[in-house]
Parts: sequence; C-alpha cells; structure tokens
Amino acid sequence: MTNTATVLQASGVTMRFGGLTAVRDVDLHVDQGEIVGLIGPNGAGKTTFFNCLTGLYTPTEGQVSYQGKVLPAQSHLVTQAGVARTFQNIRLFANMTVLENVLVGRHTRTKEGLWSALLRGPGFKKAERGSEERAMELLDFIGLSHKRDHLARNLPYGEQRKLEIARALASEPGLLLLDEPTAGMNPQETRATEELVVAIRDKGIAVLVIEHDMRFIFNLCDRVAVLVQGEKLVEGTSEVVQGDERVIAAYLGTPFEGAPEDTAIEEVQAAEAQAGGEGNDQ
Ligand SMILES: Nc1ncnc2c1ncn2[C@@H]1O[C@H](COP(=O)(O)OP(=O)(O)OP(=O)(O)O)[C@@H](O)[C@H]1O
Repeated sequence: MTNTATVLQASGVTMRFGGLTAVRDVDLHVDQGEIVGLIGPNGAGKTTFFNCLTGLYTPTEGQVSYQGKVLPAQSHLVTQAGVARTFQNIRLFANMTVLENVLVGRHTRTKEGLWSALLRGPGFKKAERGSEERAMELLDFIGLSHKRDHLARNLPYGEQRKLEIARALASEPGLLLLDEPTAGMNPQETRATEELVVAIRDKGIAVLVIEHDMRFIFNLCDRVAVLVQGEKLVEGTSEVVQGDERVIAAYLGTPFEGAPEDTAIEEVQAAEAQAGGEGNDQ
C-alpha cells in the first residue's frame, strides 16, 4: 500500500464500428489515489473508450486490466471486479426512492441479482437490511440522507447526478468512471461536484473522469489525457496539457502546423477578399 499501484491499465485499445475507428490504439493507466481526466472534442471517442473499459463493448483490439487482472467484456462482471461508472445521461430508477436506488447499486455486493433487487423479492429484502446501513452512509456522504424516501424523479437535477454517484459507489469500487458528471450543472453544483470527487479520491477510490468543463478538469486532475479523432494526442499534468498547442488547435478545429489545409485556407481567403473588393467600392 505504500507504493503507487496501477489500478487500471488499458493497452492498445481499439474500437471499430464497421469502417469507422472510434478509438485507435489507446494506452491509459490510472494509479491508486489518482484523479485522471479524459478530454477531447465532441466525437473524439471518449465515451466509446469508457464503454470498452466497462465491458459494454468488447474492444476490437487491446485489453483492459484492473488490479493486474484482465477484465471480462461484461459490464456486471466489471462492476463486480471493482470498476463502477456513471453515464452521460442520467440513468436512475425514476420511480424508486433515493435509498432504493442506492440499494439497487449494491446488488453486485450481495448474493441477490439485479432482477431480485428490482422486483424486491424476499431474498433481496433480507439482503437489503444488511445493506441499508451502508447505503445510508453513502447518502450521508453525498449529503442526501435527508431525502432517502423521496422519489428519484423529484430530485433537482444536481441531486440526481449526485445520487447516480452514490449508486455507483454502492458497488464498493476501487475505481470510479464518471462520464460528464457536471453536464447541465450550474457553477455552484459544479463546484460541489469537484469537492465530491476529491472526497471520493480521499476515500481511496481512484477516479477517471470525462468532462467538457475545462476549469473542472484542470483544477481537479493529477493527470489529463487528450483524445482526438480516437487517438491519444497528449497526456500529462494540467499545465502540460494546457500549454500544448496541438490541444488548443484540436479544440478550435484549427489545422495543425504545416498541415496542407493551411495554404488552401489562405488561398480561399485571398480569393474571397479579392472577389469582395471587386464588387464593392468601400
Ligand atoms: N455504437 C456506435 N456505432 C457506430 N458508431 C459509433 C457508435 N458509438 C459511437 N460511434 C461513433 O464513434 C465516434 C466517437 O463517439 P463517442 O461518443 O465515443 O465520442 P465522445 O468523445 O464521447 O463525444 P462527446 O463528447 O460528444 O460525447 C463518433 O464518430 C460516433 O459517431
């Protein structure tokens, strides 16, 4: 426990959909105690990569290990192994209470399966009693214990996102993957989420987070990897990534230095200026 241990290791992960390569040969690791950010323009392959890590997709090539063991490409086995995630779009059980949502998240840690949890069979009810204390601890941790009996759908948006995190934590992960946790949040909610992620890390859970809010990422992350068109372009500390011109260019959609398009754009601009000047006397 004294040395830094690698929690997650993705090696050469490639994901193709027919002719489209959404993720190409990506290596990424997350160490114990780290918060790692994954950024990139829309369509860069971030969510596809998460889906490869969590068993929703079987990568076309490459492999993913958690604590030294190759993960199976089945999401419930990945969760059982210790990797939990949230989704870009909220996926709570809207008509269940706050507490019930967290209890469902514990099903991988009890002998009862998901259906038993959802249908609330006798086996689940028994397991539930043992789990309730832990679920309430988690609700305390995220500041929602006072709303334990509220229906999830009645929570304000920011609290729904927090509840999703609590449900993911209920599987007792060693690594938490967050897909755009602050999407749709106001600045106060974003700030609170930042603090929550730090508190999660301080509990010994490593975090890998996809986020478009750059301030959130650069404030929070020990390391940031940048995906562009499915490939890892840069990886480093916030300072390194912020200072890398290729990252700025990728976000602005500007061609890289020396790219052939540079001259083409200049030629078009010159032609447009000339045409504008000819037809216009100003
Ligand atoms: N199931 C799929 N079948 C075919 N193509 C897909 C599939 N999922 C994603 N893609 C394509 O793969 C590419 C990467 O998409 P992905 O959603 O992973 O990007 P992203 O970086 O998460 O984007 P965003 O920031 O907008 O969420 C896109 O071109 C997308 O259209």
